[in-house]
Amino acid sequence: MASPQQPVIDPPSPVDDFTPTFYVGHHESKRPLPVTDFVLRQAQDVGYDMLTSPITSPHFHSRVLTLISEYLSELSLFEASDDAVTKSTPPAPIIPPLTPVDTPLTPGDTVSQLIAYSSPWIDLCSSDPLISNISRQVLNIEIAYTSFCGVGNIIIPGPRSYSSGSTNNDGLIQYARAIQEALTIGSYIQMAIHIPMYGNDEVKDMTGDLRPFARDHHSAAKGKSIKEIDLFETWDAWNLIRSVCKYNSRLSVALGLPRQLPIESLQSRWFAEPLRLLSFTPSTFLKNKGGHPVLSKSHQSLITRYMRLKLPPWLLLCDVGPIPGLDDPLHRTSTADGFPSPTAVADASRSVSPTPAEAVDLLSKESQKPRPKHKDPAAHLIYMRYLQRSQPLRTAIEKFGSGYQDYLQAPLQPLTDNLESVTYEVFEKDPVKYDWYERAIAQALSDWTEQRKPTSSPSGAVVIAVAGSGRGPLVTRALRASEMTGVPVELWAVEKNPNAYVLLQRHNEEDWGGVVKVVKSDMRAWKGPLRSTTGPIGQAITTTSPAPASPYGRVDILISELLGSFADNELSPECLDGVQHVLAPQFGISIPSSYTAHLTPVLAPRLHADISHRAITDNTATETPYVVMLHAIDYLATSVPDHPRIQEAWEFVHPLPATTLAVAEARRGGGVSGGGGGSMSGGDGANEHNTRSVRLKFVCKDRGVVNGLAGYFEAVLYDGGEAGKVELSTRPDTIDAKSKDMISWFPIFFPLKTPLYFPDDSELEVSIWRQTDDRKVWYEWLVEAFVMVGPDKRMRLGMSEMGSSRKVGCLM
Ligand SMILES: C[S@@+](CC[C@H](N)C(=O)[O-])C[C@H]1O[C@@H](n2cnc3c(N)ncnc32)[C@H](O)[C@@H]1O
Repeated sequence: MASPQQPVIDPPSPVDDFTPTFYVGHHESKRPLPVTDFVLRQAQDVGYDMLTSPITSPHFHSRVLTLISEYLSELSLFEASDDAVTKSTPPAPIIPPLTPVDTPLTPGDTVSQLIAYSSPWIDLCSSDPLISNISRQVLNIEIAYTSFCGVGNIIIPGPRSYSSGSTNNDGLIQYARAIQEALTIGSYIQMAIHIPMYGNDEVKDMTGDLRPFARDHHSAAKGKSIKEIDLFETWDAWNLIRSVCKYNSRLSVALGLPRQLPIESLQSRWFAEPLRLLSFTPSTFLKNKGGHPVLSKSHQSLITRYMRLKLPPWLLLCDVGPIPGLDDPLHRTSTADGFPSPTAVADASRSVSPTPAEAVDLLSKESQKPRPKHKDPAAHLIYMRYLQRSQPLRTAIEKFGSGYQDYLQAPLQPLTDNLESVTYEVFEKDPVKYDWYERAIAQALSDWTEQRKPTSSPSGAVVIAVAGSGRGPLVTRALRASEMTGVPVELWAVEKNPNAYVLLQRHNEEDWGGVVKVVKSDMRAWKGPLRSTTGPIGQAITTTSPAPASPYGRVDILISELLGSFADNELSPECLDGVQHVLAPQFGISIPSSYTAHLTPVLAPRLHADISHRAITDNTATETPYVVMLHAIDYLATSVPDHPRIQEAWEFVHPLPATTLAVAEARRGGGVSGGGGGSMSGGDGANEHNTRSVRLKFVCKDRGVVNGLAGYFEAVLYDGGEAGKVELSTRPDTIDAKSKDMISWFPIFFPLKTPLYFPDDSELEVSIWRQTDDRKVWYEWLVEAFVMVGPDKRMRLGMSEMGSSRKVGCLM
């Protein structure tokens, strides 16, 4: 059964006028003027949407420096005196409150277009307790005042050291703790940590930097050795910070984009994180033939991809020059909304980015020569606006899913709930599913005739039952398949939803010429076609079935669509077992004939944050498998580069061997071979044949965090032998080959209560069970992380808690 909580889609407009809005901001590391109303208007006239503002002034900065140097001289006097032996060191100084000259910020109308930028000259990671203490005080004063002024967003420069290895990440932990504290000080403000995508661009020659003030014996990284770039190091640092901050929803990333983009796996990793801003410096840009700043092709695709996030990040142009018109009123030429000439935005002749060595060379050359004045001081902004206009239109799937990315939906109780008409309407919009069913039915009917199989109707028509007909689309398709193939059919529509039953009868009168037998029943209680009034549609070709002993006949083709996002999670196996008694014993077939569930571990920080938040008021939140259109996630295991490695968990095949059903029947009610808790999960063991379990190994090259398991399904509707299979798939790696553009199902997400961290080159073992107690079906799941410690030896690093959906299990 498809997910009936999917969005009800408005009819598509003839022209898709959607283009993602680019909110572009301007940041200057050394903004010379306070951001007044006038400055803001000037920036907006040129085409900027927002400006950053420092929170404190150079006056405050020098006040802090003076405080430190006074304290240090006091300390050296103290250390030289006799007191040093008897008394303890004087406590660190406290920064006195801000005065008007200490800050350019003030509450007012302008703050809504401002992003506060906290002081980059502090060092929260410093191993000198004095420096880290003062740095924390500066940050806290700035956060508190920004929050007081009503500014909604603040950018905090990332940690000054990123060492993620075992050598020294002391500073990082201090940084993370300071951010956690800051979140409690500004309790409404959104904080973005400014972090490079990879590497660490050391801030060079920052006047008044606190870092060099760290006293020698505290300074751990003197004479830092040159080390290889660890691509995932900055992500690792971010992961540490947000973990200490318990995935706080007000904490996000301002991601610094480098000139040379990293491997795709790192780009995907950041895509999954809460990106509030993407920042660009002049060095991110290339120059085209005309000398205009442009972005490489790979940057352009990255922006297109990132701007399709549910909450597209804002774009921050850093140090690209002053706001035109402010420094030089005569220079106010173009605004960014004007259309630039083609030469201005033509791609750079070398669309490939330079190698790191070339980039270093380029950068050093660029830094040596005096920076030329841009022809147009708004050139970078103009280019961004041009990119905005040239964004590709959304695909059909993007349009369908718009607004539903990463939106968690509670699971269904398909047997106890009756769907609304509007929900059926959503399924019926699927452009693929019904066509594929029609193909499968047509192929099955043709094969039936070709193979001269006997039918179960007195007239010789092939007897078809649509079990769970809903509003009848599969009935319509079965009639069409009969017409197309010329194979006569006798058609039964069985539905338990009394409201849908009304519509089925109406359709029969108005659209199907009254040829369909409509039955209101739970399929498991249906006894089969009542042999009296039904006549065939079209002409009979074979009539070899013996007259049934009972008044009820049999069904040749049983059609159903009871699949959930994880195939069997809405109890298709239990329903189809329950109706199998109506199927012709030797030749009867089921469409679908089989289905499989598939899994892969994923990083999904946004989902984790959302679920943790729900868990405050709902104690089943972390134990619920959710239906969700997964979007901002990262696949942790890949097979061929950049393709998710998704593995099959288990399969269900229909019809079951008669012996299996006979054993189940015998066990029901505590009969012979089971009963009385014979099954591990309770019950009589009558549904034991529908339990499953599997343990799957996933090799992960890059370190990461597992937040849960993404689940998909595949189904074989009909296997036509040489003619091929008619299949459905929701797996991202096979959907295009099997059922491209199918939209009826979103994936399922099995959450982990506590994220599980693992290092590079780990193995994740995923265990999952389908459990039943004859009244309910539920899942249990667990992830273990291992690293290889020798050629044949691996060590368990940790494991998740066992997830179990027993409390929210599906009632049979
Ligand atoms: C996903 S809907 C499919 C509806 C329709 N066949 C389609 O493809 O659009 C599944 C339908 O099966 C019905 N259903 C589920 N379990 C059933 C049962 N045990 N007996 C009869 N109908 C059932 C539901 O009420 C629902 O109408």
